[in-house]
Amino acid sequence: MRTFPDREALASALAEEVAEALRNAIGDGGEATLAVSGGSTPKLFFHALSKAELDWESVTVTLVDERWVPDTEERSNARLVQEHLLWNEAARARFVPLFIDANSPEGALPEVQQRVADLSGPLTVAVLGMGDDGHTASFFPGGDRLEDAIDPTGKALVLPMRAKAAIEPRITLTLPVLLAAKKLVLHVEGEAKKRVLDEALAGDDPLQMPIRAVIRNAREPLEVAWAP
Ligand SMILES: O=C(O)[C@H](O)[C@@H](O)[C@H](O)[C@H](O)COP(=O)(O)O
Repeated sequence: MRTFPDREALASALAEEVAEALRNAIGDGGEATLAVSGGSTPKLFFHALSKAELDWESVTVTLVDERWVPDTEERSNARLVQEHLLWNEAARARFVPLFIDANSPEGALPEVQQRVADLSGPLTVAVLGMGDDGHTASFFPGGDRLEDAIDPTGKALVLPMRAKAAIEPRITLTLPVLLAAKKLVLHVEGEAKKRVLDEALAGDDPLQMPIRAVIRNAREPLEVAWAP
């Protein structure tokens, strides 16, 4: 775990690293893909990253997970990304949302799955957040599709997820898609989440604390960026 003195320092260091990974991928193959999380933690990071100088036209931005609400709603992760990341330099990036105008994520699954399949190759970068219950992406304890979503050998790219703590139905990239990212980072802030992470590291059951599925299956030790 890398500890930063404050959230601003974390945001600018993480933005610079992510920008560098995107630049490298663009240099190698001409394209880069970035999957980001919703929630409250990423805003400062988004602001810093939006100012990074790179060939944003070659970057596709998508989400690690989405709440099943249109982007006119405050809780939409797409809205968060549009308002906080896709401006300044990053306004030139292409955005691939996980929400489509359908009644349920279950009904939309084939179309969203196709969108994700159409992204070129593995994700260049995925930035995860974590909730106080040890969820990450939409891998919620008690989620109806949790076991499938965190199956490291699963074939699905995206899955719907319903859980009490999730409020709305959700759709999420699956564990194998996240693990395949060339750079995978967990961005967490505050003492409470540090304790949650310690608890996750001290135990085994990923159904209880799904962040464990990422920690245990990551190809390299999971990069964690933390600030108080
Ligand atoms: O849509 C979401 O809610 C997420 O992508 C989710 O997995 C998030 O990263 C954590 O819940 C942390 O959220 P906070 O940053 O708000 O604590």
